[in-house]
Amino acid sequence: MTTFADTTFTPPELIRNFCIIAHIDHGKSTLADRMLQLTGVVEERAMRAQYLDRMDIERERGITIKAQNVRLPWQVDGQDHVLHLIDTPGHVDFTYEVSRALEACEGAILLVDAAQGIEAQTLANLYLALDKDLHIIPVLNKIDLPAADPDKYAAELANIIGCDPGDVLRVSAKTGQGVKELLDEAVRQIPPPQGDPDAPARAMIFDSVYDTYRGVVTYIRVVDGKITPRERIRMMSTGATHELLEVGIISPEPKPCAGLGVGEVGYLITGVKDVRQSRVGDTVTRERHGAKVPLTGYREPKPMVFSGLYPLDGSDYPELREALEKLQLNDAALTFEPETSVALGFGFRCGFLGLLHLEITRDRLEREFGLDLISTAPNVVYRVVLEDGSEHVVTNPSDWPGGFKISEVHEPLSKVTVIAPAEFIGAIMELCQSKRGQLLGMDYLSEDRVELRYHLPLAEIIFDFFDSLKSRTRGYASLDYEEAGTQVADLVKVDILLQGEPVDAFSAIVHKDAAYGYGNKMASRLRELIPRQQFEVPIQAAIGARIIARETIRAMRKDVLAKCYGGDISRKRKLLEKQKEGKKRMKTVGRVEVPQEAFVAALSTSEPGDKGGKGKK
Ligand SMILES: Nc1nc2c(ncn2[C@@H]2O[C@H](COP(=O)(O)OP(=O)(O)OP(=O)(O)O)[C@@H](O)[C@H]2O)c(=O)[nH]1
Repeated sequence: MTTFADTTFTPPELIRNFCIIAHIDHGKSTLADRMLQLTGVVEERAMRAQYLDRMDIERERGITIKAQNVRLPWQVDGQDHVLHLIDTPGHVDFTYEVSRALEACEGAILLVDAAQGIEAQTLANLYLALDKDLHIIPVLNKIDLPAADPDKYAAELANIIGCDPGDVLRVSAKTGQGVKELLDEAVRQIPPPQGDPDAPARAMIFDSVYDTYRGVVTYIRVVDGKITPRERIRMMSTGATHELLEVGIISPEPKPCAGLGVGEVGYLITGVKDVRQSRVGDTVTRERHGAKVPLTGYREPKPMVFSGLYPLDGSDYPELREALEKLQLNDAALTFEPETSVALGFGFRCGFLGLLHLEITRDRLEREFGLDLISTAPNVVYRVVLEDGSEHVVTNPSDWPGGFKISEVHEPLSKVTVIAPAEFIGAIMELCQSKRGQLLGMDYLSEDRVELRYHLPLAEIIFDFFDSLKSRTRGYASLDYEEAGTQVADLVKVDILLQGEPVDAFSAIVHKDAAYGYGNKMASRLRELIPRQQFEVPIQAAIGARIIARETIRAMRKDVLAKCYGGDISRKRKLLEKQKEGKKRMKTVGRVEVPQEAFVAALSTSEPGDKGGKGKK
């Protein structure tokens, strides 16, 4: 079979661009691996599990964070074709990246686990793909599993897509069964790319990654014209121009080529050092005789969830800054700015696309940069309108305009989809109601499985919603959420005071009805964690000047020398030295000395979850 590795400008009618969309763990990476093997792109002995997931952390968590793409040769009816498989991230936090990757395709393989059926992200991704008018090939995976029920789930899929259950392909990505036939069908069913080869060049960036040696590697799909090396290109959203150092294809390692034509997918290297100069969704054109109109839909990545990150050891602050700067080279959506906290010292206020993005970032900081971190409870972005008409954007409880008359607070809202066995409907509804949810609709996917749609404040989801959902449904529910505008809500800022002094790291913006609960919980937790002082310490929770909860740490006289009867002066000195050492790690709030560990412990139990363990949604 001819390999197309070095050929350029493949005629569009021989190209098929497609992606695999699936709920997490339904086998997307395994199927991609099988395709690499079957098309001969990766030799058997070089094959390693999940070839396309490059980052270690991806492989460990088993999730795909960054899209990768690969060119596969495939022959159907004696005709050589070029398939571009575009790997999409599956998680809600990266919906924008998913939608860009879909834009680079004409078809999508909708992969569903034959033992589980459709899940929340199957639907979310399917709707995105239909929105882009992609041809959908429905496929059931894992048919080798004893628990597989392909007939039931073929009917479910056919029902959602509106096709015949007989059209749903059945494969096992693990054994390879049915994968050849799937590749054949991809060539037969997916339409070839359309585009004008003589028009000014336009290519869409659907991914860009930072490589330590080569700078930013930008993945593009050419829509019109062609992109050739050694010309200057322009990024249409910013107008910035760059020298093209290399153009190439991935098969499965990068290979330089003489250019990319209509419908082709490949990469560019320009020597820029920061992915924010080469952003997903942007259009690339030539500097001279370039296109005038960009391809549609570029959007700035917008952080939705904020959290303070502090080094446990204050002297690590410069390392934390450096690490964040390095991560930002590869993550256009990550934002950070310095902040200080009475309780935690110097740190950074960081913005993330969502909770998983936060967890991954913290994981990488700890693992790749060896930092020990404490993160404050995450919060969303609020828009506060004062009675004088002025508006404030609040990404940090400490920015809350206290002391002013507030007329309205707007909070971000999400549209949430939950799919679960029907027996859990009651439990799910109860949970959503307790989180200020509004039922939008409910549908049965099959006799015993339902889809529930809710409007929920994003702030309620980013706390412990997913964990509560899982425990109430014994792990059977799946969840997906998307932005759905904002709503006016009755929100207040609750401060926690030690001896009348607010402890900034514990302030939170919560719904009025939840304020007492939050105040009581934090006050009693701190009472247990803070050691007794030589005087009485009141712990209070307050909304503005109004105290809503109070606990007291009773006074205790701590005399370190009490144990030291006898007159051994050197022993006395040693004990006093030790006390001084201990004091260094104390933070002083007002007159109260609190060991940093107490703050850390109080915060970590209010975090969304233990670190590292719950990436999957
Ligand atoms: N028995 C069986 N197991 C499979 C099959 N395909 C995938 N798996 C297993 O299912 C699990 C998830 O597969 P992945 O390929 O990592 O799933 P994914 O959809 O890529 O997951 P993300 O990258 O996290 O979105 C792995 O343990 C695979 O070994 C199959 O056909 N049969």
